[in-house]
Amino acid sequence: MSRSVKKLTGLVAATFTPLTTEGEINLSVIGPYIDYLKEKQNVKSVFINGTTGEGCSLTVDERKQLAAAWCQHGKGNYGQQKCLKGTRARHAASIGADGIAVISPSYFKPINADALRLFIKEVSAFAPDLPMYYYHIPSMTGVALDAADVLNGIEQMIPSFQGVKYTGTDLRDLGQCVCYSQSHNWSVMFGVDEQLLGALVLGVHGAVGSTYNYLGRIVNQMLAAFDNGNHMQTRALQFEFMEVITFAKNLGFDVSVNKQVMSEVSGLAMGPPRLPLLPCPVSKAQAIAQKIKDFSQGH
Ligand SMILES: CC(=O)N[C@@H]([C@@H](O)[C@H](O)[C@H](O)CO)[C@@H](O)CC(=O)C(=O)O
Repeated sequence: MSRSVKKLTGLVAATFTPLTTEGEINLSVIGPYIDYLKEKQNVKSVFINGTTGEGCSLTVDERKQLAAAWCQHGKGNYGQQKCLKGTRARHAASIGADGIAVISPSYFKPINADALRLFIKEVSAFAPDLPMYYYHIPSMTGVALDAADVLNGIEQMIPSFQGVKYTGTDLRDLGQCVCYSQSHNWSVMFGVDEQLLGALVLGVHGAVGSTYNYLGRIVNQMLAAFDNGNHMQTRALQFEFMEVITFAKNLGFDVSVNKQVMSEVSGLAMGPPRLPLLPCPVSKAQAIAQKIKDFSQGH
């Protein structure tokens, strides 16, 4: 790589995509959104156009506009900013994103790790200097190849490779990713927020998730407690966090509900989701938001 790369660590908010009530992207919310993350949640990195951001439901042009807006508003505010998912790598490099994450194709699926590595290599060739991460999310892609197999030898094919965003629950595979990444100084970022403590014990370097949009401040406390070796406090926070997510899941927590919850908690107008996601009844989101506020007030 031709530039030095700051290792990705800590909490990263997987951002929602603000839409107008008519369903168009609403770039005017991005500035206040960044202020909210920074000032209220102490979250300094973002991951955009991902699952939470309904990236797959946006047009290429919308994704580019969002990426440009986040990078334009975010630089100077954030020491470190992580943007984008998908195959628009060249555009990401041109707007100053700090990295890209690529999911597996999910219609024609790779039959093995070799095929997936070749695909990631092809994407990275459009932006060879931009840090590249593999985004492992089998629950959405339906591609359950071991991420550790995908990492194996990838540094020889992709010099800009920097790690994996691991949204899965297989701790054996996750542990092997961490182990393999050690010798390359890569980042392993965990993406199942309600199971973060298990991943921290295995040595992940940070986390990317939707709930850090409104629970970042508390999860940052949890990370500090973990770093200080205060296992009792870390566990107590994780248990409370799990209770909130379980409450939400019992009410049918999905990206649509989550988006409305973010509007209720932050006061920012995230707008409706895009079809096929259906708008969430406000009363449901308010019940979850109240639970989050109660949790937040206790800390
Ligand atoms: C499947 C899914 O959406 N997972 C979320 C989690 O943050 C998830 O919302 C959270 O753990 C609650 O279940 C993230 O991993 C997704 C993410 O980082 C993204 O938006 O790309």
